Amino acid sequence: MKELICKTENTHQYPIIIEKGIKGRLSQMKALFSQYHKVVIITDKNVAKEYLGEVERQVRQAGPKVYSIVIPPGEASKCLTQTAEIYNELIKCNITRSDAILTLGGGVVGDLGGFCAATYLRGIDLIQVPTSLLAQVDSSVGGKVGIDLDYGKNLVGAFHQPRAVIIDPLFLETLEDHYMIDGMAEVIKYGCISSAPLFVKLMGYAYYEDLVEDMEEIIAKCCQIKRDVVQTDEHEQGLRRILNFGHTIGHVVETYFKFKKYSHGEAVAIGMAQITKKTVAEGISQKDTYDNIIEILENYGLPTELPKMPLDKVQEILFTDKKFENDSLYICALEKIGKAQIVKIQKPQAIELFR
Ligand SMILES: O=C(O)C(=O)C[C@@H](O)[C@H](O)[C@H](O)COP(=O)(O)O
Ligand SMILES: [Zn+2]
Repeated sequence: MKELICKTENTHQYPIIIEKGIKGRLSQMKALFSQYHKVVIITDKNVAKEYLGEVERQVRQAGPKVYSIVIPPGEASKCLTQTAEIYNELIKCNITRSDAILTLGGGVVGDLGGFCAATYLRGIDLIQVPTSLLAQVDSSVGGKVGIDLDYGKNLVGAFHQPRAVIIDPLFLETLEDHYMIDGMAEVIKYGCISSAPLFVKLMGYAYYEDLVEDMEEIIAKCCQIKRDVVQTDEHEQGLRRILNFGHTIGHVVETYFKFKKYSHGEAVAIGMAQITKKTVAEGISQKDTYDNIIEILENYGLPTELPKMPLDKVQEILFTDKKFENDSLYICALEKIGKAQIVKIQKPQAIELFR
């Protein structure tokens, strides 16, 4: 079991608990759950099939009344229509400010459910119970919640720190392979931006079983890196921009293909490879950094090649990126594996990233 505490300047502190089997012991977390009269679990159909019954029972035993909202799986659910449907359900259950939302699922459920928690009645408490690797190592920690618009990803959102993040690596036992690969892209990102030892460790696994064996430790390392970054810069004014390594290109790829062809992790993998190719050429990154990134991404079955996309469409999507301030965009580049830096570029240079 590992417990990290996240405390940002402006909000409450909260625990990030990483423990195998904790989903079967939620009823013992009375101090957390008995604060609430009602807890609404938001989950998707796939996760509900496997885990909703057990989690409902556990939380109910800890004190509160429990309600559940089950949404269709997939990025398409991170939209305004689904958000409105959830608000209506919350109203029907008479959820008040002394109640909480618990998100049980991957990145989509966490981002969408978290966004509802941030905005319903101007904000109610949120407990994140991430079930995918991507959500366990990245999206459940740090308070970014949001939904997509047709124009791009996460264009409407908030910073809304959870009251607790409860991570059970055993959820991963039922995760399909392609979701594991998706999450590995973010794990590799953490090695790239902040930990050469993590990167080297990930390079060294010859067998999938050995990786799974170390998963609790790997999740804890990623959460610790993210916690440290978020504590320093909750609202992404500086350091937090490093968490966006590979995402400027990645978000364009995801959006251009309407979130159907590439998963978030796959798109970010392409983004990490492509941005590093450019920064090596510009002398920002050490020469072997690109080769190492290509090798590790290929080892984990992740794509690295930029797909063909017309530049006028790319431009349309790219210019809605939240990281633009006037005509400048902040991107994350690697000096070398484990050491990131933020580079400010202008619109024409940003387009060059896609050539
Ligand atoms: O938490 C962050 O900050 C991140 O950038 C983590 C990213 O991996 C994540 O995909 C995030 O949702 C991207 O945020 P966005 O602000 O670029 O939409
Ligand atoms: Zn991401």
